[in-house]
Amino acid sequence: MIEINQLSKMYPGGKGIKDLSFEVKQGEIFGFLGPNGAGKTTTIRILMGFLRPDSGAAKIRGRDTWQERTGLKRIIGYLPGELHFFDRLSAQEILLLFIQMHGNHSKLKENYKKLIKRFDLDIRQPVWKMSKGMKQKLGLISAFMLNAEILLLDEPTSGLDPLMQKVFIDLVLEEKEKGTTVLMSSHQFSEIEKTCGRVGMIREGELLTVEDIAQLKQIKRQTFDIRTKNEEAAQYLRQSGLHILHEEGLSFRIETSGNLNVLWRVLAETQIEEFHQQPLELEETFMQYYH
Ligand SMILES: Nc1ncnc2c1ncn2[C@@H]1O[C@H](COP(=O)(O)OP(=O)(O)OP(=O)(O)O)[C@@H](O)[C@H]1O
Repeated sequence: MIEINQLSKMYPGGKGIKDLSFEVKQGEIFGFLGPNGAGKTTTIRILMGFLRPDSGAAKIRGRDTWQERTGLKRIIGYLPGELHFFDRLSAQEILLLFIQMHGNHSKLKENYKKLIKRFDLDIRQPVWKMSKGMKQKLGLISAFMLNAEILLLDEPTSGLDPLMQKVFIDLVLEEKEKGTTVLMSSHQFSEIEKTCGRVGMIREGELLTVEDIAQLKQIKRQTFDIRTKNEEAAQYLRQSGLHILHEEGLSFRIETSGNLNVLWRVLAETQIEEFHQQPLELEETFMQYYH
């Protein structure tokens, strides 16, 4: 659905993106992670047809994002990284204007009403009186209300409180159900983990890796806290071949990497009082790319 092929765009200062290639399949939720200044916004702006690449190509549904920028905007819901709305208009006026621009369909009005409820946005306020989070909600509502085939979201939860972050995650998961293709940049590992199928890591304008989240979860080290019932069981556990990170009395912290067979065998054969799986630290995996 989205194809980026050897895409480069250099700004006069020598920064930008270099030889970027990746693909987002139809119906996929793709995360775009990377430190500040990595090139995420530049890539998204090229996809929106706001910037012309120096070389390479970006295509959406096989159509060049620069040559066909006007037509493509009809099928894209876009949330910019920096929001600029007309200051004097209220949220309601802005959203109704967007609806008019998109053909005034009754379905859009229905969506808009549902979304303002879910984001709990006071639509009477003029933009100049709005907080950062309120403007972000307005931006998200304008992107989500269009029933677009594709959503391009640049740091969608920036400025949102945790409750609203949850609303956002639920909305993305609903879009996934509908088959919408989503590309979103983020600094929030947790929202990427909860929503995305794959994630691309970018740094200094170059793509470092594309990872499959489900696969990452499988191969990732996992830690478990186990308390045995008695010393005999503890002794069994010590000799089981499991990798013990830490022990104190009858309590153990165990680490496994991928294959859980030994752990399950030991658990079945030993008397265990308590068993607790630590949450997966996917963030750690991603963090290594930031250095
Ligand atoms: N108009 C411009 N002129 C010159 N340099 C620019 C321009 N826009 C962006 N850059 C530079 O290009 C690089 C990539 O910027 P970009 O905004 O794409 O990064 P980003 O990954 O979206 O960052 P962030 O996470 O901070 O939003 C940065 O070094 C930035 O300073």
